[in-house]
Amino acid sequence: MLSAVGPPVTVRVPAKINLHLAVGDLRADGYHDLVTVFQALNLFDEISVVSTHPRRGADHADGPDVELLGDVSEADRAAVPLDGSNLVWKAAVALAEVADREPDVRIGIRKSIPVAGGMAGGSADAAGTLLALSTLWRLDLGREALMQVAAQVGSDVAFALHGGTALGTGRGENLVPVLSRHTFHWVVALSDHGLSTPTVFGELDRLRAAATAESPVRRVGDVEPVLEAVASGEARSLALLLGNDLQAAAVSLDPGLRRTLRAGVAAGALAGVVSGSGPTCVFLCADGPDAVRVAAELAGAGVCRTVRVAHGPVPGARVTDGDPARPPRGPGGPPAPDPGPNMYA
Ligand SMILES: C[C@](O)(CO)[C@H](O)COP(=O)(O)OP(=O)(O)OC[C@H]1O[C@@H](n2ccc(N)nc2=O)[C@H](O)[C@@H]1O
Ligand SMILES: Nc1ncnc2c1ncn2[C@@H]1O[C@H](COP(=O)(O)OP(=O)(O)OP(=O)(O)O)[C@@H](O)[C@H]1O
Repeated sequence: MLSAVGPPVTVRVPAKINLHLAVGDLRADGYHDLVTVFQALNLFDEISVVSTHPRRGADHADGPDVELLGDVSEADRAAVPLDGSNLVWKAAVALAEVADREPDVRIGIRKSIPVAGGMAGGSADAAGTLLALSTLWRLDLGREALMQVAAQVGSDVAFALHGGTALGTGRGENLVPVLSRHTFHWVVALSDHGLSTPTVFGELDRLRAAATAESPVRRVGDVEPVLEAVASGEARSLALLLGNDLQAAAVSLDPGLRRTLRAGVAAGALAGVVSGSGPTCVFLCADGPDAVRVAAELAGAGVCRTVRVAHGPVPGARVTDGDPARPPRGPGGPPAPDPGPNMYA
């Protein structure tokens, strides 16, 4: 392991859910056009970056060192690659190219967002890396340029920078902020296994190709009422409108999700939906105390690995420590861990 030079920069970055996910037909480039409403929840991964100067030899010059930090489960250790297929590596290499420098850094990932859970954990880590490195390297890229690098790394990366609630189109990378002054309360049901995003999109294509007039694959409705419900802050209105075209595909690959979705509503949630490509299911609750009650009952129902209570919207990626432009924390410094300015909300 190479020795670190200088203090680390740490960024905290949220998971996302899709309140509405309309999937179009397969495009020539292998992607599907989406119309989606993202919401960032207070379930965070943390990314720390540190320089590993002096420059490494040519054999190391192609990428950063990547490590997992904290208590890492066996499953996460097996599932999260530490090589060029990790999205943080891709993000570091993409940003280094733009900045015309070597990605001579060590990137630590502290995971709380479920791996392969449909909550864009890898994309969140990539977004965290982009913000952390642009801070470490004191790049003055501007929001648009960083968003462009994000979109190049993955469809969900731009939203993890942005946070809040946003309407996503294209592959999901074209974002427009959605007015949402109200907090929604969620119960998140985590599965003990993941689902592969391309496999779920492929399953939807297969189901649609096999559909008949008698047994069509239903599509979600228009997005406008969802935006109105978000703006109104009325959980009961939003609950009627939650929808995800990938849900049928996720349930087809993992039929146990049907039980999970039923159990959440039986436990008192207003509605439940598969998050993104699944298998995580999210349940909208009337308020915070209700979410705690639903979570306790769902945890006892034996239909998922674990449950979390969460709320949204929350801001996107934020520097929490080590910003050279801000005074250090600790004795003499500011008392509380101020999450710092959110450049992207
Ligand atoms: C399902 C969602 O989470 C909804 O927000 C996202 O669309 C997934 O975004 P992501 O994980 O960042 O996906 P990417 O890494 O860009 O793409 C992974 C794979 O998912 C499929 N994919 C992804 C996004 C999209 N709009 N259409 C697709 O068909 C493609 O097979 C692609 O090769
Ligand atoms: N930093 C990372 N964290 C987790 N998985 C990663 C990371 N980088 C690459 N991967 C790989 O990507 C796969 C999907 O990971 P991720 O946790 O982002 O899925 P997801 O939440 O379902 O994604 P999305 O919601 O964007 O479709 C993992 O199985 C793993 O092999």
